[in-house]
Amino acid sequence: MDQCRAAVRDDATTATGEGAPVDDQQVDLQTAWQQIVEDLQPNQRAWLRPSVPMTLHENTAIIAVPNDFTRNQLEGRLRNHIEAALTEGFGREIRMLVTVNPALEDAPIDLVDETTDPHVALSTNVSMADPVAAPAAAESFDPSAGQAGAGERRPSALETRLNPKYTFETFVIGSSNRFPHAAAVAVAEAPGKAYNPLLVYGESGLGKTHLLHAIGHYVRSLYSNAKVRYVSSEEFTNEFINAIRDDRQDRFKRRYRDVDVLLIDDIQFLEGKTQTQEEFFHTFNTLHNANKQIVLTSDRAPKRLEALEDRLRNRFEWGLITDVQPPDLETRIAILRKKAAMDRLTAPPDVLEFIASKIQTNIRELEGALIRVTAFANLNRQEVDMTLAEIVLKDLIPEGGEPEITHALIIAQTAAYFGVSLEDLTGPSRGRHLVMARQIGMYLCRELTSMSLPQIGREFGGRDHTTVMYADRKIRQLLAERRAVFNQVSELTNRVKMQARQG
Ligand SMILES: Nc1ncnc2c1ncn2[C@@H]1O[C@H](COP(=O)(O)OP(=O)(O)OP(=O)(O)O)[C@@H](O)[C@H]1O
Repeated sequence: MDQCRAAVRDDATTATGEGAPVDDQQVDLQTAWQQIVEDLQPNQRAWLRPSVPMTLHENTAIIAVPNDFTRNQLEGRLRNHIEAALTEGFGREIRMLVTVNPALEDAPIDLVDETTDPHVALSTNVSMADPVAAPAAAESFDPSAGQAGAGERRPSALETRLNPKYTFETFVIGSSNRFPHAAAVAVAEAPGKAYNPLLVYGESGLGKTHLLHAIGHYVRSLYSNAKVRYVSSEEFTNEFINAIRDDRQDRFKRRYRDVDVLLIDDIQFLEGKTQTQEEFFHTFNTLHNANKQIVLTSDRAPKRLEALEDRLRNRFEWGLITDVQPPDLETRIAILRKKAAMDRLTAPPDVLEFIASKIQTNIRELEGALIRVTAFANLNRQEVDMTLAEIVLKDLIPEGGEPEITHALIIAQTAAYFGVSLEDLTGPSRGRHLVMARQIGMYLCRELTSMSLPQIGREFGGRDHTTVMYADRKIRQLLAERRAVFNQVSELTNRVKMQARQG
């Protein structure tokens, strides 16, 4: 249970309390649940394995199980034990609610999966009135109304899906991002009034998603009843396709047109998708006509989104277009300092400067390098110093620049390294060895490529982006806790890079 508690506490320190978005709580619950299952007797564990922690809503953890038998076991002799463990883990009293979802009989359970979508989850046999099932309808929203009164109803956290760590407070401002940051703040303070749309573009790992989420948090803190929706354009596309398939276009339209602030990440994925572009065009017009705020991010300037319809590109140019640049050295050092302080990582200033001097173009890699250095020191019970940092970074940054690394290379090398087939690595099987190999492969795709979470999920057998998010977070955590995992990840990273250099 100690590990469970640590996992929960780590995240709780950065969560935003009452309004904490469910994405993160969901991952916490997943971590806590895995630990609870691990701690059980082997015979109890066996039939609890297909259970899935769906969501934590206030003080109720909703657990889905495949059949009545498992539910009876959970609700019977295990209830006290589990509720005590959850209560200890989350530091507050947690009740368990068990729901039966027969689809889980053969669903993969290694990670948070599509089935954790709260809307899907709660359509099963929840046996008591459930507050999550009917999120509060947002009231009308008026930016000019200003600060919300205490105790007013917030829109459902389920609906916003914002990462609690991506706020303006945690965003370091430098010359590379001063302007997009200021524009983002202006838009959040006066949605639909300052610049509409706001479009932020720039290369991978430079903070576009962070800014988008920060806008969402800030709007929600200023206007308690604002409806904020964050979505990647890939998710938008997938939902649109599903809506057509299920003949639920009306619901889809309402979902995206009935919001006050729409935050759309990575619009470059709309390129070439004519029907989705058409739908998005109408969504855009409806929102814009109603003075609702639209914020977009892209990996390129709109004029370079060649496979996007002219009329959409033209709409994007109505508002403000601004770019994020790679940060200068001072900003990189400041980002590392902030990250170290937030995650309570100890590293002396010369080491932070050294890391910042070595990794120049991607903030995600910059953070990854700091985590690797501190994890290595932790595992070896050594102080973080320059010698140690040089050893770790030598592996991370090969002489002669970075070779191009593809997901195909990572998947092939991961399969070979763990001695499993490509089919198994990307397939549904959830043996322990396979799950770990798969999670490490996903983590490396996140670290070494600029692929988005949904893209990685797709390459690993069509898994949901939350599965990739969970894997990434879990491996980061294990890197600092388990020497075997650290060694495996380091060796595999070297192999992938060596192979990439050899072409
Ligand atoms: N200015 C900043 N201050 C603090 N952290 C930052 C800053 N910019 C980026 N980061 C961090 O770097 C990581 C990558 O940022 P983010 O995911 O927002 O990049 P992105 O531009 O959206 O990349 P991609 O296009 O690959 O999705 C995140 O952990 C984010 O918190």
